[in-house]
Amino acid sequence: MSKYGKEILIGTVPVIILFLLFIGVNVIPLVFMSAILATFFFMSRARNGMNIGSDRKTKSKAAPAYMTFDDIGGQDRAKRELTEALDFLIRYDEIQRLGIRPLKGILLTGPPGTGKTLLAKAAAHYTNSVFMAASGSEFVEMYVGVGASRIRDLFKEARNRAIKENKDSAIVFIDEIDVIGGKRDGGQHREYDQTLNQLLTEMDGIHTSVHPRVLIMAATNRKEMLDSALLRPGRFDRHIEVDLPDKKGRLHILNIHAKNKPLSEDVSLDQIAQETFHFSGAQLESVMNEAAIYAMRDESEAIEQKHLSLAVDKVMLGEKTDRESTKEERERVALHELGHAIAAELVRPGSVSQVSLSPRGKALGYVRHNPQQDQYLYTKEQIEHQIMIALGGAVAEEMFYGGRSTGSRNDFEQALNMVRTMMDSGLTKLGIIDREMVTKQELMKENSEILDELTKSTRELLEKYRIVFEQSLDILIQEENLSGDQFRSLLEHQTKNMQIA
Ligand SMILES: Nc1ncnc2c1ncn2[C@@H]1O[C@H](COP(=O)(O)OP(=O)(O)OP(=O)(O)O)[C@@H](O)[C@H]1O
Ligand SMILES: [Zn+2]
Repeated sequence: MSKYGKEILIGTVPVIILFLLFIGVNVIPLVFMSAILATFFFMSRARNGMNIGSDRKTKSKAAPAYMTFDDIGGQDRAKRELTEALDFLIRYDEIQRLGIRPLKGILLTGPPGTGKTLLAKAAAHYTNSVFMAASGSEFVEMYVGVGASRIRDLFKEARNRAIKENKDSAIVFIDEIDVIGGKRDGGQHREYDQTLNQLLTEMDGIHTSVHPRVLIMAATNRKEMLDSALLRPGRFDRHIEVDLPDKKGRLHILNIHAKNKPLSEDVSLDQIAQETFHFSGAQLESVMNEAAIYAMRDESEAIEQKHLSLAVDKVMLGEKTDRESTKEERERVALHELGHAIAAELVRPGSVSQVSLSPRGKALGYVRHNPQQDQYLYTKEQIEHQIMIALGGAVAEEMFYGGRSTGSRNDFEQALNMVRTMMDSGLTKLGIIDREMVTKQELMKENSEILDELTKSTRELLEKYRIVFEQSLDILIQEENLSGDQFRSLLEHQTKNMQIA
């Protein structure tokens, strides 16, 4: 029977009863029957109402109130390690039977924007726990004692909420734990100390057999800063590294954030995953979002590949700025960038995809490199090449102006980082060392020897291509951009000339 059929039927029942009463019929059995019918009607209506409610829930799936592990791209290893740890929380009776010390704290470490918060939320869903979050930075600039009582309240509220919502456990998540849990070095951070002490007290006081159980999760991107008191067994004794995603992970994350967006048929997210080497999950989310904004500006129906490419540039280099610069400045920037580009192309042929003079973010110009493969091991030679590419800008300025400018700060920072990597990996004359084993002077000496040597080789290399600088400069100043292929043909032409000569 249709819903309306039922309604009409039930609606007519009182009318019929009144009519029968009027003509003097015994209506008691009828009243009974109609009561039963009415109950049936209201029950089915209530059930329908519930259905409508849950329909609405499925429709708004784009933004669920909870987070599952499937909503997190890549991070397969972290997810596996985390679920393994969480199973300890779920299979509590078994753990207790075997006398295993229950888990109290899980520490997630890794660079910003890699999904640590998402993992903590998913953990709460996975274990059917209530989720409470706080961030270490909230505790900065708090009056003495406030931080500690805030920690106490956090745990109290977690327990209360778990009881109220009838859950077995609560997960308390503290982001940026290093702010409160930094190494305690002599009284400087008195107030943080109290906050940290309170946190330690709470952790020690978690009687894991008391209902509701509490699990603490914390995140940091500076694990080495943490006070060892936090890392002791029985505190944060499970550490899970959350790394930048590899290509497969990046593709997965892009797909997750593409779900609610119209993509044109020409879009290859695989290509974008390839181009976004070293991007975090948060940056990839940003790429998808910015691409949608570019599509809207273009009034296009769907996101196209060109929108995604623009978005990658924007997230990587910042928004295009229309900063005006003088002719001299532009020339210097152009030569500087060409220095990077020529060095790059000579040590890693085919690697330059664009040289540009349009200012973006803080940079006045930039070189775009072709996507690299994910790589976790580097040879000494590869690092040296990388350093030469970084030095190329400053070397070019020296070649054409006899001196450098402030434009090489970032480049030098990169170069220094790479020298440090070489030293730590035993790839220098110092051999296999621990930083403690050598004096600062020895380190500095080796550092400058490496950099001087590589600056010299870069200079020798670039000098041979002076003419390419001059030819490319004209194009760059006029057109603002030089494509990788354009640039390569100028370079190849010069290489041939040198071979003939
Ligand atoms: N693995 C991922 N899958 C899907 N989205 C991700 C992933 N990682 C990050 N994101 C996106 O980036 C945003 C920020 O991630 P999240 O806050 O979890 O990073 P985090 O590691 O906690 O960063 P921080 O250390 O800066 O707090 C998320 O809301 C999400 O949109
Ligand atoms: Zn530079």
